[in-house]
Amino acid sequence: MNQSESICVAVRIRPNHINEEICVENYQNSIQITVPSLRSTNQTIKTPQILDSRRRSTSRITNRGNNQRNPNPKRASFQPNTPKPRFSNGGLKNKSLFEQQFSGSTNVSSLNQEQDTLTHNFTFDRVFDQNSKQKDVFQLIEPYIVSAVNGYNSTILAYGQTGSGKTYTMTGTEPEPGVIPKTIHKIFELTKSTETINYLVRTTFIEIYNNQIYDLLDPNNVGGKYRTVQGWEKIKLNKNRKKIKICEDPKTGKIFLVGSDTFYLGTATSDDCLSMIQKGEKRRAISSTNLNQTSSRSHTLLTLIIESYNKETGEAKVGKLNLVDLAGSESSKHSGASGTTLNEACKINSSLSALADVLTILSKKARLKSLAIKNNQSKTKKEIENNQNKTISVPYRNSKLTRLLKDSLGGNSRTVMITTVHRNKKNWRETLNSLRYSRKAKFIKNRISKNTRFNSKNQNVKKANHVSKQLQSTISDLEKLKKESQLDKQLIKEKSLQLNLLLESQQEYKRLNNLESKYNQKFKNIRTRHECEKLSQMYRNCDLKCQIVEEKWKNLIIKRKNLCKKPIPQINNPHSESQKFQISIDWDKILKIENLPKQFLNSNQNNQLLQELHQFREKVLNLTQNSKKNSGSNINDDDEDDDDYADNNNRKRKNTNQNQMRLFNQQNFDENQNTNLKNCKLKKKVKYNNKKKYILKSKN
Ligand SMILES: Nc1ncnc2c1ncn2[C@@H]1O[C@H](COP(=O)(O)OP(=O)(O)OP(=O)(O)O)[C@@H](O)[C@H]1O
Repeated sequence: MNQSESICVAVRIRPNHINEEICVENYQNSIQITVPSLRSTNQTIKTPQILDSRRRSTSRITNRGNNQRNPNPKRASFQPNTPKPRFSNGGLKNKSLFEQQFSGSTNVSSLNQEQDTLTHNFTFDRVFDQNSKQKDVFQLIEPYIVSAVNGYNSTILAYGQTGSGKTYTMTGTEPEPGVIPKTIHKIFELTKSTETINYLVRTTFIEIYNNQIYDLLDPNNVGGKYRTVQGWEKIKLNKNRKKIKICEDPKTGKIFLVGSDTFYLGTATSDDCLSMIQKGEKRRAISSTNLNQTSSRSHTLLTLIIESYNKETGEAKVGKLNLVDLAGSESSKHSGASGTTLNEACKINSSLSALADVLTILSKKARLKSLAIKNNQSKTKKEIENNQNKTISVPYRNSKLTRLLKDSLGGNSRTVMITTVHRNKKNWRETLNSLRYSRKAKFIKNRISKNTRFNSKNQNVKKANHVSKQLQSTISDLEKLKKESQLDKQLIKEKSLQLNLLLESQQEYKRLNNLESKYNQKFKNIRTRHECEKLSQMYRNCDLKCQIVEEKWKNLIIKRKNLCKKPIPQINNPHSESQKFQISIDWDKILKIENLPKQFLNSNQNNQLLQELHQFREKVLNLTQNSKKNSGSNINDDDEDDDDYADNNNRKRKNTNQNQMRLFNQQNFDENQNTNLKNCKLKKKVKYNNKKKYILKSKN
């Protein structure tokens, strides 16, 4: 599946020489360049890269199409005009410079009236300041190397004016190795073949010198030209150098080289590979100019193709990593180039101009696409893309450099562009141009996809092997499981036994619970029975007491009757003094005896006894009712007890009834007796009074 990814643009600022006037400052990922105002200098911004006869300017590039003045419709041509300085700052005019720097805008310009200077601010993905180290740059590109190992195309491109540090960044020095040596080590580290994955790395190293491609890995290809400046050795140019052709696959549109040597790094170490590349670098055309003593006169392209093959899945991945060190743009006025060097500079600048055109068109396309998407939201992205491709064509074919970088710019590649710039004021034009093109590159969007394919021939066999391996592993797993299951079986048996025991014990527990409840019930019944027995005993006692009382009462009544039957003593009898006394005693006795039942009835003790009896009666009644209820829910074992208990209850009930009857009779009897007694008393009182009267009379 295709993914869209913007080109990552980083800027590296070269450390300046002492006494150099500085015009570049950086704030985090923003870079600020202060340039002289065009009004003050009365100059126009010219692109120093363009020194060829056509004098193309990058300030305005239009695709003229069928315009008569430009018969080549594919070529973007220069419209000569005087570039106007941009004073509009997009509504930021009144903002402070600080605010503008951190506004996140990449297109801010302002005019410093006092100093007659213009300040341009640019924001990039990363800005490495003058103190940055090689490892900092490598950190940024490391993920791109990893993706190349994983089957993606990646490109690391160093771009900038001459002497700004492109070669230093890409190749570096021995104490401070650059991107290339670090990448080689990293790739060797990542592509160590394992049991399942095999890696194969191959490399090509070419240079584009004077718009011709040469192989730098060919030992017979002696192309390096060392001028005799400051005692440098001069090596003769091999005029019969083997030229490499660029071809394009008409079907896929892919670019490939014909005639270049490809080196397979099968058993080679990373050091072997590096020494080979270093030898190739020595064959590169280098010259000395006023701006750089070791000025590269050619663009170099080191390609590392990493193939990986997974034995298990049959998946084959091919990742391509391009490490591009471009020759720097230069103004002949500053570089002092002449003769061959000037010719080289012309060729370098023309190829860089073609690259600039490609960048401009691609960024324009990207902007138009985003605009079209905004305006035609109903249309799909693909439709808009197709429409654009029909109208705007990218001028890749204008130079060999752009043809080689077709994939890296707007194609299938993850690309990092490292723009190197000077800080000094002397080079402000070149720096400004480099930053402007880099900003354009930021808009370009590449479509990235993984280069994978499956080996169709061996795929099935490999898959079968893979499946059989998987099956074997599952068999072994199953055997393990079997063993484990046997162990589990035993465990299950033991556990089932334990479970059974538990169930049994549970049942037993239930049974015991039931029994306990039964016994509790029984125990309750027994308690009530004991209480009943106690009560019955008390009743019996009460009965006895009552009987005694009754007996006493009867006796008393009999005594009283007997006494009442006695004849009244004769008062006239002379021997009767003593008898009188006796009679009076007897009368007292009679009265006492007569008062006894009354006392008995009035005594508190007897009242209490009667009350207690009454309470007992109620209690017994309640208990007998409860026991009846309980005995109704009792199980068969208690039947006999219940029968006894019922008998007892009946008996008690009888007793209570008897007692009640007795009490009732007694009350009636008492009432009768009371009335009788009262009558008797009255009679006796009358008799006694009569006797007293008689005695008193007789005394008198
Ligand atoms: N970041 C840096 N730190 C230290 N030295 C640097 C740095 N960048 C560049 N230099 C030095 O500046 C000089 C020029 O650098 P270099 O040759 O890399 O420039 P260039 O951009 O490749 O130039 P050209 O396009 O002409 O080849 C070298 O001597 C290099 O050591």
